[in-house]
Amino acid sequence: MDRRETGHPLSESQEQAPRLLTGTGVSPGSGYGPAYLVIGDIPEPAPGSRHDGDAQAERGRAEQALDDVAADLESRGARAGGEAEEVLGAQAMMARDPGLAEEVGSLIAEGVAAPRAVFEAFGKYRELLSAAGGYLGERVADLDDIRDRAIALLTGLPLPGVPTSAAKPFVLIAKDLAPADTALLSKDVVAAFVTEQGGPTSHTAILARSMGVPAVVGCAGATAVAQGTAVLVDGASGRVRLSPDEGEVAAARNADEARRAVLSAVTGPGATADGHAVPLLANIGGPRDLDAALASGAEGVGLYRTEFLFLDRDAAPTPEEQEEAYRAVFDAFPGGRVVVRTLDAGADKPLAFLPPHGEEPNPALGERGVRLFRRYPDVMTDQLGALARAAAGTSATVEIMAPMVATAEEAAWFAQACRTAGLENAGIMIEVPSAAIRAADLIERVDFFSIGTNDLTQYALAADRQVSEVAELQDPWHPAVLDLIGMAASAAADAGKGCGVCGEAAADPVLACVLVGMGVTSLSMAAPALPPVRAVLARHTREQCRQAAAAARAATSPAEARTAARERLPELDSLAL
Ligand SMILES: C=C(OP(=O)(O)O)C(=O)O
Ligand SMILES: [Mg+2]
Repeated sequence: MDRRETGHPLSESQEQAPRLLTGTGVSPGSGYGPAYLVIGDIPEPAPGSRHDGDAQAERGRAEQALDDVAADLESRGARAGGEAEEVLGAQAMMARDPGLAEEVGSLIAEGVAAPRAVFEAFGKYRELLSAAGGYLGERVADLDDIRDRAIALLTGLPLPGVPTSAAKPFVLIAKDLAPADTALLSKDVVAAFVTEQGGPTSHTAILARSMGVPAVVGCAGATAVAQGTAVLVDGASGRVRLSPDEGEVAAARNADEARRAVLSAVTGPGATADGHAVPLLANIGGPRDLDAALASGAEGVGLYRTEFLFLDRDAAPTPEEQEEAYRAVFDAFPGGRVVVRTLDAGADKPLAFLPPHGEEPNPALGERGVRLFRRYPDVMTDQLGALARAAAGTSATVEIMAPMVATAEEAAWFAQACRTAGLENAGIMIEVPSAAIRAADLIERVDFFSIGTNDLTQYALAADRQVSEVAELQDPWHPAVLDLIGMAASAAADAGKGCGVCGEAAADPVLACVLVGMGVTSLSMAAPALPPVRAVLARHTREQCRQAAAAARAATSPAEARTAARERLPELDSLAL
């Protein structure tokens, strides 16, 4: 919900706030708009809190808050239409319930402060609903949401949840964002993302890049920014400027446009300056990303993250629903290549209906990816079956790959499962160090590799990609990661098979040259990253890429590797990269 829509006051003064915050820029470009802070749980108002004695005024405040909540739910419902309108309408009715208002009123008459009165009155209703169980029991979450919204309005806290519409795009600020929070967002709503946590490979970063929205992560102090403050975000340098003057905003816009113009001047299939083809493919989360992929000249899809179809649901999508989504993607690239990744659930992408066996102290090292896929054979059969049916009627070359493969046995098992389902091209992601080190064993069992540098970096450096405190270690430029990539690419080349990269490393134009220099055969990335990567490859020869790769691997730190590679790629400056 957008508080500007309810006419509620936006912010307290922030004269003491710093004007500049810095974090890690993870999605280039500049974004400008009013801050919209998202917070997680609304804290419980202190037990025993009392109002100042004017019970009538306090009651009026409480009623107004409940009314604002209901009106907002109704107006959002009317904008969304369909099932959402019904659901939000039912929630608005709960907020307008006269019995509830009565309960709040009598608590206030006893001296209880409005936020606490709302909390306690909702508590009684909550118990009744929970005890009723079944459908009514399931409405408890809706009731909690109304309660939290009303308490937020009464206490001046930002509202929970992420708004999905706005009169003017805002800068979304949060501690961190879950994929489900952001799945419905679009560029029309969000001018930029700023999160306090997360590193360059967190899902906020991935999502921002795929939307082409500037983003800064790991930005200390971001959630202390007052709601509604004007914010200018530079998604390349990581600078977040608060209340910038007009000149700063105009300069940022001009620089952004100039950069875009230089980069989009190079078009056509990916290739080095001496004509060595490097197909440039798009990473997508589903059919809704296709327009951006096609507009950026993607030659196909190098990573279709199918788990996005499964997120935020109570059960897996039906085989028919899956088939339709897969077909839409295949049909968008007639004669092209589409690499589909089977469900990558677990760890940072948990699915309620596919839980791991037990409590996991380290979910990134637990049952995720192909490990979880094996535990749920019905889910696997449905997905591979839907893929095979969708692939049967398309001219696209469909390739299927499994995430998180660690052993030759898993690689063989997956290839066999694909063949049984009638899918011919079966590959694996290389994102676990064991798979890279023993790549020669694994490539014998499959048709191709695709390197997931996000997880490969996480596991090589033992640095959880969700933990911002170790974000510095989460750097794919680390020579140890480059060595692992080199091992996988060489093993694939020796076997005469393809080895792409679909992790975020491919989206870094300088690193893209290094990857090509190590023998990587295709690069897949979020659509907005394609023009800069295409431009930089087109200006350098394969030999220059090889030299950049050798220099980077000879370095002893990520910073040295970057500098060494840049020195061998002379055209970077002319591209403003
Ligand atoms: C592409 C990858 O997969 P994801 O980011 O979805 O885990 C990766 O790990 O590099
Ligand atoms: Mg991965």
